[in-house]
Amino acid sequence: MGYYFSVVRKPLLNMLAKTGLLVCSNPKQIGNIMGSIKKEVKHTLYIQFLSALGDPLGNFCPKTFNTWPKFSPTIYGIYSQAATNCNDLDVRVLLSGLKYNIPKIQTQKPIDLIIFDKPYSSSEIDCFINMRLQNLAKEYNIITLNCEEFQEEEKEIILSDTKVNHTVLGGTFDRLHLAHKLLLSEAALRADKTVTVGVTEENMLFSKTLWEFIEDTDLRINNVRDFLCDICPELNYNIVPISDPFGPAITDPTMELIVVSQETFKGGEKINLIRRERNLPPLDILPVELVDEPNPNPLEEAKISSSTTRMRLLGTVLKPIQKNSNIPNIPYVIGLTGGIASGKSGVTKHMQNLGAEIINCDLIGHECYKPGKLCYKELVKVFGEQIVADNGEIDRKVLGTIVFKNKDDLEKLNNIVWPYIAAEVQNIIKSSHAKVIVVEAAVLLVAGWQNMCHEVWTTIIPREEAVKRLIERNLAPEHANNRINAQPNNKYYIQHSNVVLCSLWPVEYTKEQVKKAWDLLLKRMPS
Ligand SMILES: CC(=O)SCCNC(=O)CCNC(=O)[C@H](O)C(C)(C)COP(=O)(O)OP(=O)(O)OC[C@H]1O[C@@H](n2cnc3c(N)ncnc32)[C@H](O)[C@@H]1OP(=O)(O)O
Repeated sequence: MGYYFSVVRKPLLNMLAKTGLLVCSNPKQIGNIMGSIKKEVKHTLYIQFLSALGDPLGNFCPKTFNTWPKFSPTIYGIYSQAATNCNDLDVRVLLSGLKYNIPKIQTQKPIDLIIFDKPYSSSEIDCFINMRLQNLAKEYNIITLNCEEFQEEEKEIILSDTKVNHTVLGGTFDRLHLAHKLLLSEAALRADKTVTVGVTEENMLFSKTLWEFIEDTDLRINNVRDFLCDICPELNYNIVPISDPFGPAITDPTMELIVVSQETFKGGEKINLIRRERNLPPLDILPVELVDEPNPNPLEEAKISSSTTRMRLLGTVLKPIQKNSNIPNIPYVIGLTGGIASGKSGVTKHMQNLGAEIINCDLIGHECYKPGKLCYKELVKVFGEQIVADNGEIDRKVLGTIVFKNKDDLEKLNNIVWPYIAAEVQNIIKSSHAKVIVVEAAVLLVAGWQNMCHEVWTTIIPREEAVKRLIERNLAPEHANNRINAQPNNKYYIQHSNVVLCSLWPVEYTKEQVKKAWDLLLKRMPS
């Protein structure tokens, strides 16, 4: 298999194109050319395919307006090849030209690179650009690939050739990926008039891996709409939030076909059961094959999934880092926070092994409880002799039971102890020679100590896992819950953190996340 680029016009000073359009005569070879295209296009790659017979450009609309579903396997093939070869590009296979006799290619984003997968004459290319492209950037490039004849075995996909007026599908659609696009494309390909999409609201997300990372419902709805309007603007789209697994699919008599993944086929059957009970016509169920994740690690799913995308965000910068001009550049201070039992100590251990100095605020705090220490007298004055143990020290277990069930008492304790801990932390930082210091503090954000840090990192775990871990540490369930309730929830931590880590999986995976976060940190730290 060989190819070369030719006919490059109006060169854009070697800049990567933001948006490319691949004019594709042979969808089977897309996998082979994606690698090269990826090097030329930064964000979005539209794909307009010509008739399988390779119509000349001037006549690109295939004469198959009555048999759109026949394009299903081709669309599946393109998205699954894109999954293997350029997962990070926003690939969009345009449907309008396949469904309707539309002379223009409309795209929401202006095209600044046109890629032809075989050579055409200059006049054919000029004619195509002038007659067909509606949203061309002011400056654009043209690339012609010259591929050797290549025929790949086509994966046999058996799909019904149903097409109807109104199709429906549902899902979370977090960080729209190629498998979502495939489902949405099927719904758009088979609908003559309307596509309804149910997008799950937050109440349906809690069982999902790292659900707190899932984009807001409005954003997911917008992304679905943006994609559908781009690939086939001729249809009506009804994109609605749903708070149960059925949404409008069990009430709307006009719906005729539901697109499901192989995994959600049962959900389609359940919808039909309910429709029958309500005397509504059942829906045709169209299952779409799952798209394989090209390089899953052992903890990731074999199919392309948003959970994998979310897991891969761990350790990366999620919230841009603002320069903190109140503190010197060196030592570089990471504030490590996170809920109770979320795995902060494990993370600090890994970071220490990688070269960071660790300041453990719990331990500094515990010093206050020894007789003779600065806060001791005040604490006994506020909470009474009941908190003093037989050895004269303050009994943290007793104090903890008091403060974690009463917000006012916790605030009183914090007001006494935090200034002492903060001063101690600053002293240690001042006299340190380390390049990176990790300040481990469970309630760093509540105390406002991000001011002392360059970055905030957080460890999270699901609430149930935190309760389980605390019970294993001999805490009664009631006390475990009181302690968790005394702290912000994971969403709050994520919103206010630059980097997030999660210790839900085997320790090796936490270690991998920390290593990834550390390597990225070294790259962005001021030298
Ligand atoms: C700003 C900071 O984060 S400083 C570090 C946290 N320390 C403080 O805030 C000082 C006040 N707290 C304390 O002195 C102690 O936690 C006590 C006396 C209340 C309880 O002592 P102990 O029973 O020994 O518990 P310990 O100190 O190990 O803390 C247990 C958990 O309570 C949580 N916790 C501690 N202080 C607080 C607080 N002020 N508010 C909410 N949760 C807290 C933490 O999650 C901690 O576990 P973690 O470090 O694994 O996340």
